[in-house]
Parts: sequence; C-alpha cells; structure tokens
Amino acid sequence: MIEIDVHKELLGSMGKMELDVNLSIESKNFVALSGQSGSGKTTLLRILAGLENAQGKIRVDDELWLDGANCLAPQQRGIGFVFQDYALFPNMSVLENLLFVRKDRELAKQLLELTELAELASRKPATLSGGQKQRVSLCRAMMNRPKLLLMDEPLSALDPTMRNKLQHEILTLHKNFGTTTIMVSHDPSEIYRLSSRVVVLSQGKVMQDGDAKSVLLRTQGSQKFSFEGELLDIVKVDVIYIAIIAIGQQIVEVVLDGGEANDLHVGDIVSIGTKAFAPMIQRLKEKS
Ligand SMILES: Nc1ncnc2c1ncn2[C@@H]1O[C@H](COP(=O)(O)OP(=O)(O)OP(=O)(O)O)[C@@H](O)[C@H]1O
Repeated sequence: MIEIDVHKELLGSMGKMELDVNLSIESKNFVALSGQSGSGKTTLLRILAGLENAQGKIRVDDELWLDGANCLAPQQRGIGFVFQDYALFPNMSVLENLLFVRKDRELAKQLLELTELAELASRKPATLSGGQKQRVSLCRAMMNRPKLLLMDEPLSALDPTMRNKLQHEILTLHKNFGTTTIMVSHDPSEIYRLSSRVVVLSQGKVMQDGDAKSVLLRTQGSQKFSFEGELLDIVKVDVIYIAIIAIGQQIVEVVLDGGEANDLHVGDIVSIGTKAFAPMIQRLKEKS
C-alpha cells in the first residue's frame, strides 16, 4: 500500500498554486494520472521519486519515504522512473545502460528478450528508433525491480502503432514484476487499456478518482455514444448544411438543419452523439 499525503506551494501560470494530494494506492495497481497542463502531475511524480521536496508524508508498505523534514534519498526508494525523453546514457550501449543500474546480467537478458531488444544489446542509443529507446528506458527502470514504477508520458513521442506495442509491453512488465505503477497519460484509449484507476488533477488537487470507465466515459442518459470535437467549417450544399468536425485525429461530416447551422460557429467545441440512428449535435463551449 502506498499512502501519499503531500503539499507543496507551486508557481502556477496564474500565480501561486497549492499542490495538495492525498491518495492511497493498493500494491500492484496501475494508476493513470491525468489532468491539464500545469496541474501538477510531473511535480507529484518527482516528489514520489524524491527528486523534489515537499511537506507531508509518503509511506510505502512499512517504509517512510517522506515524513515532515525526513526524506529518504531517491536511490533508497526502490523506484523506476521513465521519462518522455528517454534519458539514456548516450556513451553506453543498451546493455550497459541496464547494467549501470544493477549488475544483474540475467535480469538484463530477460528484460531485453521480453521487449524484443536482445539483438540490439550492443548498440548505442543514438542508433535506435524512438520506440526502441523508450523500450530501453523501460527495461532500465525495471532493473532494480521497483516497488513503484513512475512514468511521465512515456509514449507521447511515439506513433500510434509503436504506442500500441509498447502499451502491451508496459502491461506485461507491470504484471510480471508485480510493480505498482503510476503513469501520466492524456490518451483515453491508453488509459482505458492499461489502468485500473484514473486520478485526474486540476490546479494541484485531485478532481476525479475512479475506474477508467467512470472517469472517461462521456455518454449520458439515453445517448448511445458521444464524441467531443472542434467545429472546423459549415458548408452549404444545395438546401442542407454540413458541419466539418475534427475529433482527435479524424475529421467527420454531420448534416445540420438551418437552425443548427445558424446557431453554431466555426471554432465551437461541440459534442456529437446519437440516439438510435439520428446524430445529435450540441455546442459544449462557445468559441471564445
Ligand atoms: N519546484 C517548483 N517550484 C514552484 N513551482 C513549480 C515547481 N515545479 C513546477 N512548478 C510549477 O507548478 C506547475 C505544475 O507543473 P507540473 O510540471 O507539475 O505540471 P504538469 O501537470 O506535469 O504539466 P504538463 O502536462 O504540461 O507536463 C507549473 O505551473 C510549474 O511552473
């Protein structure tokens, strides 16, 4: 069990902001940490890793990592940290990067095989692709068999196919090693696939905390589904209007009646939902 009760005054974009987080996390859980930019996600991970000071308490099983002024050094905490930018040692080979953490060749071999990196063991990071580098940093983080694995948007620089592959590898390592994992992510499908719990921060506070379905699902009432998107254009074709809407990486067209076309403006954030077969479109936020 990880018990976190930490406070720290931060300098947010709108002035002072209090990071104030109180969470209990069951061992072996996979927690996704989400929230807008500047909400305090990275700072919370850094406090857990011991890379940043804070007031309060962190207890991991029977160890106190933080207790008022007493702070356990990062290297004594049994954590693994995976950063967005890989943070590998450029002058060391893949294998040397792993052995730097712990001289356990057996474990390094096992990790490299699990992540299909065995062939690349003697290569330097500069000769690897982004996905391969991130796998190496994941393996390196597992080398000290961490109690707590912290990952700060580890897959955000990768293309969707590579993300998908690494999501499976992350889950395999998380399960095989019995780690408790906290991963910062903004990607709903990634969060849904990987996590058993989602914590959403806003302005340094926990705003939502629950399973992925209850936190992420946007459908309400009798709607069969709904997506949020940005209205890019309204095009008149003969007597009908067509809304062009960007949803994530996709663009869709929805037929509007004259009233809807008059009411909506390019730049509005809208939701597209359907009851039975008729799509409904509603403005969520007017263009500012
Ligand atoms: N040591 C610090 N002292 C004071 N303020 C800090 C410190 N570290 C970060 N901040 C501020 O705290 C706020 C939260 O930063 P943080 O990096 O934790 O946000 P985040 O949720 O990870 O954002 P992003 O998604 O953009 O990475 C920011 O406004 C940042 O400038």
